[in-house]
Amino acid sequence: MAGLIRAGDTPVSDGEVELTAAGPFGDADRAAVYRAIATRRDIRSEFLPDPIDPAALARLLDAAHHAPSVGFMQPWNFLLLRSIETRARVHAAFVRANAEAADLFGDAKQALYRQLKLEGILKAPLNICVTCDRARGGTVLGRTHNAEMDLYSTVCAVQNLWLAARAEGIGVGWVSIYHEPELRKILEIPAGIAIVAYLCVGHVARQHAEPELAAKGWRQRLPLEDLVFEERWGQRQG
Ligand SMILES: Cc1cc2c(cc1C)N(C[C@H](O)[C@H](O)[C@H](O)COP(=O)(O)O)c1[nH]c(=O)[nH]c(=O)c1N2
Repeated sequence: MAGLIRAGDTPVSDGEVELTAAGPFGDADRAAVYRAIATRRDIRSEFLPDPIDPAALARLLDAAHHAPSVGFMQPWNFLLLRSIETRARVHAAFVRANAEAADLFGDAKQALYRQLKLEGILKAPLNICVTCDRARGGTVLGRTHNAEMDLYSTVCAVQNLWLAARAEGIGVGWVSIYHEPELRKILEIPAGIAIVAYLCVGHVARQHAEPELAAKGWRQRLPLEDLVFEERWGQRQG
């Protein structure tokens, strides 16, 4: 295979399958990718009521569907929830679980927790439940020894959607405060299908400049250098 990848856009062949150019993006495109990453936010309160343009939604779903997946399993489904009745039931499940959650934090944090807005289920015009079909594709290449890889693949799809949404001016908020069996029942999700993400989705005009939890004093971004090890767990360069 050596020597097959050439600069430029002309596809070349390794004799079996086509290869295409994989050099760096131009400056503006590269900056746009990093800008989407840096300015992606978890949105809770800033959703506008405007319905999502169907073409934009199709692009978001297509971005999600182009995520990497173990053995190309593509285990995801996207359950689009627009009905206010359905979302009200999910919201009620959130409210119940959120009251329990508040009690789990110590006195110092509990008051702040209760002030945080942790979902936009009713404010966002669209909710998306992203699921993982744990049996899709039978025995899956790359999952033979690590069964959770289908779940990780589905999270990759969520991240693709989230970043594409940022580029479209569409906000996404991930809600994970609910009892899974309750959500499963409301959405009639069968056994064998895992719920990976519940997302609130809608247009936004403004958003927090930094993670809302950091701005509100809940928790700050960790220094990256503390998280990077060399060669062995816990070993830092030096
Ligand atoms: C798996 C998972 C689950 C949740 C979240 C995220 C992820 C990845 N986040 C959003 C989370 O609070 C947020 O990503 C961080 O605070 C960082 O902020 P930005 O996403 O950078 O704005 C989140 N936020 C929230 O308000 N309610 C929630 O239940 C959850 N649940």
